[in-house]
Amino acid sequence: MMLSSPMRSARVTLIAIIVLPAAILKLVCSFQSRYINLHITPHSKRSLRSVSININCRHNKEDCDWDIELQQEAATALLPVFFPEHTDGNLTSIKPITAENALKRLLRKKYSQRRQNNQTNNATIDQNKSMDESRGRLAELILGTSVMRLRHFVVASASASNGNSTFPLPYPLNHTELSPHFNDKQICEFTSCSAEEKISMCEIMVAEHAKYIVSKDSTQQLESIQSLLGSSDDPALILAIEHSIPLFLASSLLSQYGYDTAKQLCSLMNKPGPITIRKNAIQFKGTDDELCKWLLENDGVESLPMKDIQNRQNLNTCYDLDELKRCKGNGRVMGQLTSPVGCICINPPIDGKGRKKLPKSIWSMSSYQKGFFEVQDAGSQCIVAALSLDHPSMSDSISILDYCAGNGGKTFAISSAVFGRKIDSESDEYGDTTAVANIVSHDVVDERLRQIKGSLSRVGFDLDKATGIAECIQDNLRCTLQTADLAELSDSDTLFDAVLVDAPCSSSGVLRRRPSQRWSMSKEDTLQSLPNLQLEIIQKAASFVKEGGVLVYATCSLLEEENEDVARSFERSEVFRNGGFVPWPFSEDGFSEGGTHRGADHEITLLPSEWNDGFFFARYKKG
Ligand SMILES: C[S@@+](CC[C@H](N)C(=O)[O-])C[C@H]1O[C@@H](n2cnc3c(N)ncnc32)[C@H](O)[C@@H]1O
Repeated sequence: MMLSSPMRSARVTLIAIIVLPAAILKLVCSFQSRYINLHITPHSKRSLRSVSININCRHNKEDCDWDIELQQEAATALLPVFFPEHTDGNLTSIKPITAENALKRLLRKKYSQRRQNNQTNNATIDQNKSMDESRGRLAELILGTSVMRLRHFVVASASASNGNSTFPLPYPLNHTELSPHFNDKQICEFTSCSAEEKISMCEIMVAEHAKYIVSKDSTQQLESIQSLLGSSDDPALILAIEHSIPLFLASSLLSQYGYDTAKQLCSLMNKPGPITIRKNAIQFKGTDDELCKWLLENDGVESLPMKDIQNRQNLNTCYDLDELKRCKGNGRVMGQLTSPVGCICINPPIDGKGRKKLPKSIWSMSSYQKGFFEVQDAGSQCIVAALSLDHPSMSDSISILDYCAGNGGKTFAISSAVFGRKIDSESDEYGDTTAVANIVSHDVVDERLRQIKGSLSRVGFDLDKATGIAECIQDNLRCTLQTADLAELSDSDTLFDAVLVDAPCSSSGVLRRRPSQRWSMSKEDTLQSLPNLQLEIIQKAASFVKEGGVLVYATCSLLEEENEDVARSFERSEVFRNGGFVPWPFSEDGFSEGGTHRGADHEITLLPSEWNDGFFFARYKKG
């Protein structure tokens, strides 16, 4: 049975919950910020809407001299990422490794060499220090080159296109992606190029990336793209190459949001995202300001509640607004929504200052270890706020189902929200609490539900191992939290006051957090298979909503096929009509005013910006 050895499973869970995400965040953070300084200069003091961003390398306070050795190491590590080995000529059997894995592999090798050197006392402190420094630079070279592979390939092949050389096309780009402009170029698929051609292509692309990150004006490099594309007037192809995103994604964003917004969205996909935390009301009883003070005094980290930033400056950072103050081309930005309580921005880039580097990893902060907060994007927090658990129509005792709980990001936001509610009930004559909140987390992947259990005690719950039910009692509220598979959910006949469907999706709104994701997206999956699955999931989840209850459908996608189209299909379905569901407008509880350009007041597309990632959510009431 899966839980036969508690020690072993606790260790596995610990690794899965703390070590792996921490390692990935560390990689992503170092990719994002360790050696790169973003200087953001507002063009006008009152608005950050138009900004200049210079990317400089901080090495020796001068432009980086990306030493050849690091570049070669990066190119070798990228070889299996760009040109995976194949044995049977069947392309579908090829499983390339991700850039993140390539980086981990290389670092593991380097650190094991270092351990050996240390053991034989050969390594000096300086050597160890430079090794730590090169770790960040390798991360930037490997992850950055991987993310920018389309652009760098085009620049590299354009600059060498006068000769007779052949360019191997890095996986998973293909000729149809680039045609017709590349048809007459000497490009070979990765299956038919020589090993020398492949490694030399990796080296050129890594060198392009090194140039790209130190260039004061990275648009200069685009001249070579333009020369290659010649007279192309295909804006989708230009967007795709300039920002290095799959062509189908560029085309969809373009047709759904228009050129200006699509360009902003694509550009944000290649820049660091904000670090945002959510106060955990179970473990930290003070206000948001008090938590910020605590963070500064105890962890040396500056922060500001998002609502204060919202009051101080315009959060509509990058989009043109129409006369109704909505983003042109559909969608909203953070400034147009009420910031959730507990949403705190770490090192906020305000008053013209750029975002600072964290003095230490967020996971090692004492406040994190005490469970005072979780790392959670502001948009993700808005989704939980959309459940409106504080709404007068919700009774003091409440039950909530997190139907696609994953490893519990929103489950724990829900548990914090229930302790933040204003409840009228008091303890009864025996001192027992009278209000109850029952939270159930469901997911198809058992491992994710196990990860939730591993986080319970830091968040503030006591897990009864015999029943599998976790409990937290504070003041006049008893909150239980348990996980359930579909059979357990269906057997229990329990219905819920609130059901959240945080559906699996393309992640197109959060691509800057996942360096490799863009190259594993397929058009077919994104625009057909996922929407079918999403509709199936929301229909199933709807069957667990109580009369008078709320249902929220959410994705971290920017694409209408996964968002509005799924919402419309659900609204046309028998489950919707027979279940007595109706759209529940956001204007009704002050969450947000007005509808989107596509007209529906019960749905919000939150566009990615300097302050938040991109999400969609729609909400319904039953009966
Ligand atoms: C976007 S992630 C959820 C993230 C999570 N809510 C959080 O905040 O961290 C989507 C989740 O849906 C789960 N999923 C996929 N298919 C599902 C299904 N048919 N029923 C329930 N969950 C499903 C996936 O395993 C994945 O964990």
